[in-house]
Amino acid sequence: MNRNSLRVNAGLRKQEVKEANIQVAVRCRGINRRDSSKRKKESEFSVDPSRSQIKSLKEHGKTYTFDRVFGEKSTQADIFKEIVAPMLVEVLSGYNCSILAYGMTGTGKTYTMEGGDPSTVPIIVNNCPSQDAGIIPRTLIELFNSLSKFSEYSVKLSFIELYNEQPRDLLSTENNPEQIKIYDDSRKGGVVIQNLEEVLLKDAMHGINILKQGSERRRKAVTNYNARSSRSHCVFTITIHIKETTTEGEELLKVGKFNLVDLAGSENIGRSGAEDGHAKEAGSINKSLLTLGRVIDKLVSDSAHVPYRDSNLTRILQDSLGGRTKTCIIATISPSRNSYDETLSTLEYAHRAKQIKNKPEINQKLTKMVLLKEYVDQIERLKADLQAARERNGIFLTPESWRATQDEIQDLKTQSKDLQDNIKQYQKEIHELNDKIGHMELIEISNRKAVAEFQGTFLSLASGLEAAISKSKTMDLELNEAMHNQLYTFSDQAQKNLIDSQKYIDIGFDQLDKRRQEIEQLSTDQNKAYRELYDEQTRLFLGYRDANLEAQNKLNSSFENILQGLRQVLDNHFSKINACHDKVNEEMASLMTTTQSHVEAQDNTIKLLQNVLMDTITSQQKRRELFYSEITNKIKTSKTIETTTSLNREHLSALERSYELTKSHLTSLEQEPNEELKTKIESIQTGVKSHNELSITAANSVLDALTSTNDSADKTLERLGQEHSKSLGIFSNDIEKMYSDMRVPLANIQDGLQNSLIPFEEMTREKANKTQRVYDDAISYMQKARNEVNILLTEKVKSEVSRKRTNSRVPLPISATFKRQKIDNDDAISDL
Ligand SMILES: Nc1ncnc2c1ncn2[C@@H]1O[C@H](COP(=O)(O)OP(=O)(O)OP(=O)(O)O)[C@@H](O)[C@H]1O
Repeated sequence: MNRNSLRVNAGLRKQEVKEANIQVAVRCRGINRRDSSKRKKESEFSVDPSRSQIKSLKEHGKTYTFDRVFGEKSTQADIFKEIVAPMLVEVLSGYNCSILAYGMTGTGKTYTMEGGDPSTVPIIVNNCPSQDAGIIPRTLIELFNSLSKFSEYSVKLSFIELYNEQPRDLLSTENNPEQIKIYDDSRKGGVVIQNLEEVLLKDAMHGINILKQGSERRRKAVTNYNARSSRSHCVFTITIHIKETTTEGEELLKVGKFNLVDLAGSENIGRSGAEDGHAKEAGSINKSLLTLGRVIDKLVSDSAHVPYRDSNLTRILQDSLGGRTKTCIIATISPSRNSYDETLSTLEYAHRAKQIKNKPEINQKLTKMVLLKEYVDQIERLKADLQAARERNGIFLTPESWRATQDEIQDLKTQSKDLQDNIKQYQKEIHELNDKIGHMELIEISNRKAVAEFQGTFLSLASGLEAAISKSKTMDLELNEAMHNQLYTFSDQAQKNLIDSQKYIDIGFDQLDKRRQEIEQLSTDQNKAYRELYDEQTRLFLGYRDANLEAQNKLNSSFENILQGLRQVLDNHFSKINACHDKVNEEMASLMTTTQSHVEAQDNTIKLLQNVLMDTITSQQKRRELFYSEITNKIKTSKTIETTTSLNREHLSALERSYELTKSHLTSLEQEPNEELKTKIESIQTGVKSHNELSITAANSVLDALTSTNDSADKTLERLGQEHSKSLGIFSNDIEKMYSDMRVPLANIQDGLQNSLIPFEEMTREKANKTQRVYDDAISYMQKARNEVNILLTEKVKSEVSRKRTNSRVPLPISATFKRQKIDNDDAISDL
């Protein structure tokens, strides 16, 4: 173990750098026993890891989008794989990286960074991280796995907590560890933590054990939300040195630093149940987190001054926020409905932090010489310290310690100047506030005065109002009484008016009845005249209709006669044509029979000839076979003779000769019947041919006869058609003539009808005008009568009202009853 001064951003060099936003991930744990014991199970946020979004389900709830969102199903391995492993690669390539866990108490910051409670859950199982192992143990295991490919490397770690703003070394085993000091390095820049122990790690397990021990030393307390609530911020720093050899053979040291920060809970003091000392704790936690919030705000708003110095937490995290470190914030939230406000504030906080831009820079590689020089310097400093301690020669400080003290003094001076500036600023603000209070007091005095005045006015107004109310009540009573009296009088009057109007109406009705009777009489007369006219017209119409019907019937009967004649002519034509057709068919049938019998006779002759031919061939065959057997017998005999006696050989040759002769004779015989047959067939063929020719000639002559019959039938048909169209033309001419003959008498009938209608129309028109005039008279008379009734009624009412008004003490408006009565009267008149 090595007591050292840890430079939070040591070893950086100037280089071209790109800005990069801080990465922000949100982890929402599942409901646990503490949430469910409060029966606050349902969440008011919807967590959507696939879209990296969290949405408040309250009305007008906001949706927050982050770089990554982990839901309750996300495991420790998921967080490591997606967030930590890529950052570890960056650390190994020479970057400084930080991961900060932020959230209210009990939401899983320590669980995420370290894992489950090591006293109950093992961190390592079978040399592998357990399911509950958090970021730090997983990082250590993965780091040593990755480093195994390098020949030389070193891994150091430090572990500090900030409790009530005070830094404390969690690796120190001493009872009274040397006070850790945090100061700004004015020469090299950055923040230095002095007297911090750094442990050189042998392997991952070594680191995990140190984590366990350090974690045990951490301040913890029971809160409403967490049985083992961490009450401090803590920073676990892993520093890695890797030796590299350049192509030129120079040995360089690559440095990377990984800060793993578990912040204290950002809870509300009252709700977390923190009391007494813990309330102070919570206040101090909140103070450093408030400063962290202010730092974030200033960074986001690009402010010139960022108040890193206002808390030790922000001083340590200075390089991770807006500095040259690659940073990721993991905001942890609870799904419990009870924690809605805290969750919302965490989300707001994290969302703001997302906008912070860092300028990550790779650390400068150290040469062996530089490193040696650093170690030599350190040894010299320690030697000098030892010497001074041995000699006990007053206060001895090595130049390095002196410089560190000077830096610290300088830092304190800067802090004191900052504080003085702050005090001045606060005094100015207090002064302004005092002015405002004085001003407010003046306003309050004037307000009080105004209130007193207002009260006076209000009281006098109230008493006046009360008097007015009692007066108005008396008036109301009087008025009511007068109204009742008035109402009764008016109602009597209205009754009287109604009776008068009824009388007038009765008179009007009598007169109207009279007029109605007159009109009815008129209408009866008119109806009678109409009836007479109608009867006369009906009679005329019937006469014309009968005459017309007669003419129509005549026309129809002549039409019928013509059609009858035409039908007869056509029937004659068709019977003639049918007879012709029958004759042709008959002749065709007889021709067919004749031809059939000819063909049958021919067939018989051919069959006969064939039989004769077959008989001849068979007899010929028999004769030849007979002849052959005879010859064969003769040859046999002659051969027998030849073998018995050579003397007979000559006879034999003679026989042979005779055989030859016979043979030629036979051949001639054979040819002879063929010739005969041929001649016979030829003669038969000639006979058949001549017979056929004869038949064809006969058929042709029959066909010719038939064709000529057909032609004559066609001619007859044509003639008949011509005759038919001729008779049709005559017929249509007759009809046309008949129509032209009829046209004049028809026109005369129409004219007669027209002429008879004219006087009738005139008479009707006259009668209609007369009726109209009678109606107009009646209506004007009724109008006049109604107006008269109206005037009479109005005058009567008016005179009654004016008489009433002059008689009554208080002028009153026409009562509602009277108004209604008047409306009823008007309606009755208008109905009339
Ligand atoms: N994702 C999780 N899965 C399982 N258990 C969890 C998870 N997150 C938290 N827990 C459990 O919830 C309890 C509280 O978690 P933890 O101590 O990590 O909260 P915290 O945010 O660090 O609280 P505090 O700020 O008070 O220290 C612990 O018992 C822890 O094991």
